[in-house]
Amino acid sequence: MPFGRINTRRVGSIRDNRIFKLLFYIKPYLPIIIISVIVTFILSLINIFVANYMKIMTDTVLKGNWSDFIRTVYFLIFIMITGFILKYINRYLIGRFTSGSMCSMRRLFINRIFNMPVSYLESRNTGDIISVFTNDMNKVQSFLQSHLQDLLYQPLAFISAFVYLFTINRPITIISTVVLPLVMFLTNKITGSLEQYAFKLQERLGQSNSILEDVIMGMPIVKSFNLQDLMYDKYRKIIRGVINEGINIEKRRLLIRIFTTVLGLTPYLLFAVYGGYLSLHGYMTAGDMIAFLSLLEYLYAPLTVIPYIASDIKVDMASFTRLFEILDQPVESRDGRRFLLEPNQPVISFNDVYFSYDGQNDVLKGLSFDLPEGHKVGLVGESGSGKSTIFKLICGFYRHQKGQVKIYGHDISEWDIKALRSQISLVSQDTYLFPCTIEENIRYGRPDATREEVIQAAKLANAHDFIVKLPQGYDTVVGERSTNLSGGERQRIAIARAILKDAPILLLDEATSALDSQSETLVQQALERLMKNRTVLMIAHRLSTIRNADEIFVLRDGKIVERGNHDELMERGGLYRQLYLEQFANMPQVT
Ligand SMILES: Nc1ncnc2c1ncn2[C@@H]1O[C@H](COP(=O)(O)OP(=O)(O)OP(=O)(O)O)[C@@H](O)[C@H]1O
Repeated sequence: MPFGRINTRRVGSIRDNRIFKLLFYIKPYLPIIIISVIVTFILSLINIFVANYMKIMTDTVLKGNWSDFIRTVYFLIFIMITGFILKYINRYLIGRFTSGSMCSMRRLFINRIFNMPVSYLESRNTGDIISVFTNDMNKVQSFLQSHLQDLLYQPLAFISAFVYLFTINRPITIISTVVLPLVMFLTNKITGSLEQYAFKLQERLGQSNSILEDVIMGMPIVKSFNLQDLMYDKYRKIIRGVINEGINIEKRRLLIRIFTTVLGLTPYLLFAVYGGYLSLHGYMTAGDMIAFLSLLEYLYAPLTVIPYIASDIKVDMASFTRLFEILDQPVESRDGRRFLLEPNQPVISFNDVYFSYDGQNDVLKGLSFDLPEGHKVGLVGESGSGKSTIFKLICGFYRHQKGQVKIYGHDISEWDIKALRSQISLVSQDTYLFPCTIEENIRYGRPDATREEVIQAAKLANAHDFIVKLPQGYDTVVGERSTNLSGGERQRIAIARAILKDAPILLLDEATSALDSQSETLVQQALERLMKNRTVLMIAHRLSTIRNADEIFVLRDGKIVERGNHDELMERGGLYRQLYLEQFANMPQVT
């Protein structure tokens, strides 16, 4: 496939020229567009032929040469039919080129998103990324569909008309094109700020997408807090911005239209005066006059079309910038290797690790610990102390700035990122289920698993019983955010997925949302089965859940300030004991 062969890393050398860069991405389809441009050029030559035969026809009729006249008519019909066929072939070629190229671009975009570091995606607004994929991609499509073709064809059409007219009458041709430098100069002036407006317009479209996404995702909050008016106001302001930028663009387009209309008439006026004079004095035949008049249009059309194309391309360029901003992001490296755990090696080890999200404020400050095989360690600490950040480093979502994060004794940078993640099951507190059947959702743990294996995993996760009671059982499609399932049920499906994956390392971010006691018992049982024979790092919000952990790390401000098992930490009387007592102060029944 064309996409598979594209090596985007080589694009850097032509980084500054966005059109060349785009062409590079779609280079497998370029032969089609080149053929199409050749066909278009032939079509423009046909126009010249038609004008030429009109001239001959007029001259032969005036001379009374009937047989030459009939022969010319036959030629004319033949050429016109050829032009007609070529026109349709050309449309087909452009259609193929555009749809093939867009398919390629879209695949490339999605592939980029899949292979991008999580750190980049977390830093971008989802709505804006979707807007690049939709709105900006549409601009790329219109560029490929018509602007690119025009960009290649119009200069050719102009040159061919110019050359032909020049052979007929040099002075008139030159006089007719005196306006050209003025057209170029004014076009450049008027379109100067278009790209800037177009960029702002696309940015605002991205923002409006984001608001829409926020509103849909957070509808229960929006409604319960009666935020409809506030959100609507926010959206209106952004849309007003979209309209303003759109008006700015259209104003400039209108200016272009006015000046091209005025300037476009100039060649005709000049020709009418000077051509009339030449004709009256016998320097030009009537046929020449007709050929000239019909060909002037081809000389004039590029002059009027080029400013439009220039303005459209400026608008497209803003979208190219936004698109390449994403396509140029470095992807996760796949240069590393897969490693096996050697005897006496810790499964996970952090050695004096420092990490910050913004490159300034350290979130982890010299963190060190080893996790031997099969150990179950609880991570506790106040909100923002860095617990989830540890998970993100282990999964290779972010890279630490100092120290070493090792899995099976090898630094994360040595690992092939896919191989690394195949060793880890991440069960996070916000259980995301994909909008497909329950069976598929579980099977995402191991895509080649059989239905029996899926069912077995669901049984171990205490999910089977509630699944079979659903109207379509395992074939039930869960809602986009699985609103048709309870919190406990969603968690058990996520646990079944992790059981099926059967990875040796389990990172468990315990759900903070309270479940009823029956559901909690089912989830707890499922988790215990999942944890069996695995090395587990578990973020615990309810400290009762890690009482039996081999060790507990107490984090404060990015550092481990206490470690030991529950009894040892309680006895020490430090932060853990304080957190524990605080948590249970008002719940004497939970000890
Ligand atoms: N993607 C991010 N970009 C910038 N800062 C972040 C990001 N994620 C977390 N942080 C910051 O890093 C710090 C540690 O966050 P982290 O999520 O690791 O804490 P936590 O201990 O897991 O908190 P909680 O118990 O509330 O989930 C916090 O100050 C947080 O604001």
